[in-house]
Amino acid sequence: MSRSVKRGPPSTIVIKLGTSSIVHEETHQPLLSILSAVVETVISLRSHGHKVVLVSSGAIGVGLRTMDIPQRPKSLSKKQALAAIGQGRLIALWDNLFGQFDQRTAQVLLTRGDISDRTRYLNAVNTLNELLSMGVVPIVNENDTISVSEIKFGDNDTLSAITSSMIHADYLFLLTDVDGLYTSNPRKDPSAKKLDVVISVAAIRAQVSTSTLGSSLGTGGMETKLIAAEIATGAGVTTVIASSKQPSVIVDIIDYYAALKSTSVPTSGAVSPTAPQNLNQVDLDEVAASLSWPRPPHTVFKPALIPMRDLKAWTSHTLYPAGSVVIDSGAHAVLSRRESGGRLLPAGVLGVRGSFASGQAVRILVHRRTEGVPVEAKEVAQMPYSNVAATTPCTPVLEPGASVTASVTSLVPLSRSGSSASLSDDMISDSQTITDDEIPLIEKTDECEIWDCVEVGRGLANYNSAQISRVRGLNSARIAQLLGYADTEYVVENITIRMSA
Ligand SMILES: Nc1ncnc2c1ncn2[C@@H]1O[C@H](COP(=O)(O)OP(=O)(O)O)[C@@H](O)[C@H]1O
Ligand SMILES: N[C@@H](CCC(=O)OP(=O)(O)O)C(=O)O
Repeated sequence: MSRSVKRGPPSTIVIKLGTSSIVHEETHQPLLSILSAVVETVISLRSHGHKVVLVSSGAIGVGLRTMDIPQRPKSLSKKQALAAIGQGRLIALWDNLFGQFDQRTAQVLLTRGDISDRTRYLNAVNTLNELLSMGVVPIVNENDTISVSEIKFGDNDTLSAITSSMIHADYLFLLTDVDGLYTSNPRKDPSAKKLDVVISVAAIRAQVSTSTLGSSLGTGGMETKLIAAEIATGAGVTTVIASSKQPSVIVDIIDYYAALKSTSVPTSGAVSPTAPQNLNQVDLDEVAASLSWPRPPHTVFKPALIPMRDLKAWTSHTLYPAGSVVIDSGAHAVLSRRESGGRLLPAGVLGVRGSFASGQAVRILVHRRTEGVPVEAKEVAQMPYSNVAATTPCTPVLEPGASVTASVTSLVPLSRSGSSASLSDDMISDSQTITDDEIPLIEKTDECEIWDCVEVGRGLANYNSAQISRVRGLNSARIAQLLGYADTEYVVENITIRMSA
């Protein structure tokens, strides 16, 4: 942007660069011009006082080139081996490029399993913050070598969103081979239109198709970017999808929003000290019209006005749930209200699934009637969680002794139709059989009704699975009678309910 710029306050910025921007899709040679331009952009941002974290994919891509293997293998162990081979070279490449500007870097490799433990999570947060205050650029990737589905982020879009939530970043930039979110895949549909501003990911889902993937190297295509945007904006992080072909667009975008924020409070042309800090408070269309600057190409996702508390964000997005608590629709309605405080009383519990200990994370499943609509087609909820979208047919009525198979599709994205046909081999589908004990006891009402259980949120269990099963459906006064103690009247706390579920 070639105008005199009144810069905004220093920000914390997470930049995620996908494989398609790091290595050539066919030759797997490193895209040095992009990498160098990213480094120059990071140096420029640092010189403006910003703190920057880089989330870099590309370990497997670099490994493919090192071993002269033409295609990304299907087997997990081969991919893990290639990541181990490529990661060293990848970090050496980054360190070399940053070294030209005397910029120090640090390698941070994470798995979801690592940060599922609250203490280890806080250690990772402290390390990242310490690195940033030392003026170092942390370069984050998933520790692919040891990641299996239970402890995997699954894709670096999600990892970057969780990283930005961990360090309370102001911005998350998802740099990729397209310059924003389109109504459908612009590689396949020439009539696809770019969206400039997204206020709510849940609200725009019906307007966009993300079911087709991009390059043969990327993981998840646009769907995982939407999930990442939902996680990051929920944590108060302004999220941007922009093209990696011109990384300096990041500087333009940050300056652009600093100008919009300062313009949004009319104070006879001066930057107001009371200019809004959260982009959510700015009517972008109105203010942009009054600003004569050209809009840099990108899609912005506005951050939540009231960000999720750190503990809730951790519970919702970081923890791998050990089991599930099935609730009725009345309890779901109560939990959807802010006044509920995200706490569940036993009266609304229909049953539990899986074995979990007190203190572990659990899925909250709501049990509801689908009125004859096939479950698989209707209810593939697009959860803002990176690794599980669960929909469980419970047809028609659950009784003790019945056997039910819960189909739990791991590693979203799922296409809107629920079909996994277009998904890459990374999106593994597991099946998990629920035993008799785990089936919620539900009154038999109508043989023709079809029931399903849909994940609507996550929380932390205050009692173990057997205990919650014993007190299900009862007044909380019965907890002490039945369990011999009652630390709390709530069976699950810190519940985050997805409002669009
Ligand atoms: N609605 C959409 N808008 C934009 N891109 C889309 C859309 N649906 C699918 N895509 C595809 O997503 C790709 C980007 O995802 P991906 O290949 O995983 O990139 P990365 O490696 O950068 O993470 C684009 O190249 C595009 O083909
Ligand atoms: N951790 C993997 C990248 C996984 C991933 O999400 O890739 P991408 O979709 O290209 O960002 C690697 O370094 O190869």
